[in-house]
Amino acid sequence: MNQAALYQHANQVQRHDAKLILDEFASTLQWRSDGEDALLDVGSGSGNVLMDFVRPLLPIRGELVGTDISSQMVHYASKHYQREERTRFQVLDIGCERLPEGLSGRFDHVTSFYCLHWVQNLKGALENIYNLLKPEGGDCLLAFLASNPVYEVYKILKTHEKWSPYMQDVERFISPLHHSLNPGEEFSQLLNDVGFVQHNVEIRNEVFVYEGVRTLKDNVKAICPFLERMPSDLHEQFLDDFIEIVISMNLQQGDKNEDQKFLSPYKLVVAYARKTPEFVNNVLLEPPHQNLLKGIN
Ligand SMILES: C[S@@+](CC[C@H](N)C(=O)[O-])C[C@H]1O[C@@H](n2cnc3c(N)ncnc32)[C@H](O)[C@@H]1O
Ligand SMILES: CC(C)=CCC/C(C)=C/CC/C(C)=C/C(=O)O
Repeated sequence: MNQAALYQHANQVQRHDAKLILDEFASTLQWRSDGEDALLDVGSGSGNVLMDFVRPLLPIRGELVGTDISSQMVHYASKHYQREERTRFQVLDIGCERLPEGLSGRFDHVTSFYCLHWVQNLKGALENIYNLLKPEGGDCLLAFLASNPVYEVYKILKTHEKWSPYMQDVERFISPLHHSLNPGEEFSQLLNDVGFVQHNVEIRNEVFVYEGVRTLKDNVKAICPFLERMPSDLHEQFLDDFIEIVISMNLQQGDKNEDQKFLSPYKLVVAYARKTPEFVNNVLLEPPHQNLLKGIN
């Protein structure tokens, strides 16, 4: 995803969900008593979710690091928010083999909104999130797509002779939980596997209504990884075919020339987890105490 300017202005559903979740979890996050919290956000994109909804929660002396795999997104956010104190943006692939030295074990909180469904190696990403948190403990708030109709549209478009050459690797861009029969259980297990003993995972069934075909097309343009692979004079035809498939899936309401709406029913993973301080792990996770640390009270 590299269309930073387009994404900054076409991310309604992402902003809606992030604001709701942060309002809900603001008091659950374990803020430090000295107000010197360090927070890293994974997959910050163009930055307006981080700056509009996460930043206001951080204490005045807190430090904020926005990260993204896309250098275009990082460049855009760094420029756009260059005047913000104690805030910086840097490139980070959360699925990387080894965290950059300067980030490992540095953060009290890790957040991530609408990013992890782009990461096939979810376990590796969660291991990195665990290791970004300080040894003395911290917490993470993660929200991403388990499933979304956009993935079914992609799979149909890939069968079209015209689009197939640009979409051979379509599975790479489908949420790793899209086909899961129990995404909540699957993700909970991954959190356990990487060391988060205390965690809460919800799968929320949501529906977002796109008002008008242009709104939907702009949202697709902002996130679709295949458009940048094809000549720009094919983009509108791709989007028209996208819309035709959406209509064939009965996800359209209203007439073509009037108040046309498009419904997007999706499953959102909302997960909160706490990293137990290493000294506690060393003591309490050894026999006979190992069952003491289960779940969040
Ligand atoms: C839909 S945007 C979400 C941006 C922002 N968090 C928001 O809620 O608006 C997803 C972002 O995740 C980034 N991303 C995708 N894969 C990533 C990875 N492996 N590591 C870090 N960022 C990644 C993309 O470049 C993109 O900027
Ligand atoms: C009706 C329909 C198919 C709507 C899907 C529209 C859309 C652009 C979904 C985006 C899903 C996604 C991958 C979001 C993101 O990563 O921010």
